[in-house]
Amino acid sequence: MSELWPAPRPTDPVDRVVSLPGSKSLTNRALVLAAVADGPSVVRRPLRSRDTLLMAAALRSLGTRIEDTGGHGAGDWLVTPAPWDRDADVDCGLAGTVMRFVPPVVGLADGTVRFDGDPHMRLRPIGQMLTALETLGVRVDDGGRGALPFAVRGTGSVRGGTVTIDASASSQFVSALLLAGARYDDGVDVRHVGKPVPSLPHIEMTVAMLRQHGVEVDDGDANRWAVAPGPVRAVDHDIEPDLSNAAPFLALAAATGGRVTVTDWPAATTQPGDELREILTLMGCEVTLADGDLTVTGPPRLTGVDLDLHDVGELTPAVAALCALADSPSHLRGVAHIRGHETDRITALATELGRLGSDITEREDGLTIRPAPLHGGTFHTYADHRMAHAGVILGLAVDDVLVEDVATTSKTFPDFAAAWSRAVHGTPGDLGAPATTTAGTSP
Ligand SMILES: O=C(O)C1=C[C@@H](OP(=O)(O)O)[C@@H](O)[C@H](O)C1
Ligand SMILES: C=C(OP(=O)(O)O)C(=O)O
Repeated sequence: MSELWPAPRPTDPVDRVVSLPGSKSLTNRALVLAAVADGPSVVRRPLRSRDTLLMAAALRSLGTRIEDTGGHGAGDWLVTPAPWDRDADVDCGLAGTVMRFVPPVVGLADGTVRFDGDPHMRLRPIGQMLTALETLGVRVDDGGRGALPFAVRGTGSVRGGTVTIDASASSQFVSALLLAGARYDDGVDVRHVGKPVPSLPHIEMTVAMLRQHGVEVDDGDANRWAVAPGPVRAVDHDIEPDLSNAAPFLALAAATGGRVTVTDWPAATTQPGDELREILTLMGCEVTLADGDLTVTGPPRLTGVDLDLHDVGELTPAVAALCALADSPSHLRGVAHIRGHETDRITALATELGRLGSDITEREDGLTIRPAPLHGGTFHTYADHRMAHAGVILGLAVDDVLVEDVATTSKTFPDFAAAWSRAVHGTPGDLGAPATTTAGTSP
């Protein structure tokens, strides 16, 4: 059994200012686009966590140079494209962005690239995307499994063209094809058929970043995205803080009736975490965004919510934990696809919240959560960073919650446990500084 971590519980309502590390989704898109661009570019304030280090390692193994520049504390990344002229092995870990974003660009390499990852990664959906790649002219060897491990045999160029795909399992299938498409001979024209594509803001993020790189994208019709062939201009990116990882920190205010300010909250963003402003307002919090500071003040009692989280599925674990603390019922809907995330998050949340006393019902596409007295115990995390977030949120209001393997948060957040302890207990530091002191820089 992995280590059990006693989730810190504050004695009083908190009053904190926190600065968060960069966005996983923005960092990994910036790295891929920089690697296929027509010159060197800088990724400023990148997230340095397991998912982004795996992405950097994958691109380096192909030949791309990614160097620390020393800018902004831990260092910006200078990315210099180079010919991909070798065989390589890519470790996807448990990163959906690595498993989905790298194979389509690897079709452009001159060499065989083998992909594998953590045990659970072999269960996460990828088959439809591999089939789409074959349609576009990329040779894939997956032994008929439609899953990891597989190899992409790059020939230096990809024909591209029109492809139909069922992307209802993951928006990342679409993002992945679009990120590579400009470098395909005929570009790419992706048409989705099937149940609705989840996480549309993440596709909008992909389209917005492609346009920043001078790539022409037509997204005028629903369920269709067309990328024109052409160069990907080198562009420097400033990475925004990870707004989905803001969820537990804002929940700290919501669950304790306290106040938390997250600094550098973008005025406009494609990150789905921005939806937390609306969700927390519905739960009874006061939410203000002024001069780049997002401040959430928690209510005396949280209100349950009826929410379709289809577009923002990655917020479900944190929202479900808050719902378990609310004094009226909640219905979380539209997230069948999160059964294919780091773990089956619907079953995992029903099991673990239920274990600590929550009156929770699992449905095919979501959860129903009714008020019930909660108690301490072990909260299993299934190697899922966001399950750990759910566990620590519960621990804000319930004594003796033991979070299993809190280190799994390193997927998208370096040193989460230390940052969380500082935020809960108010010890000055670079995260979770008391409101009277200046927040530090992101790690
Ligand atoms: O493109 C991305 O960066 C992401 C897309 C979403 O994936 P799904 O569409 O598979 O939910 C999201 O949940 C994931 O955390 C990040
Ligand atoms: C679903 C997630 O990650 P991934 O990028 O591995 O799909 C997530 O971070 O919630």
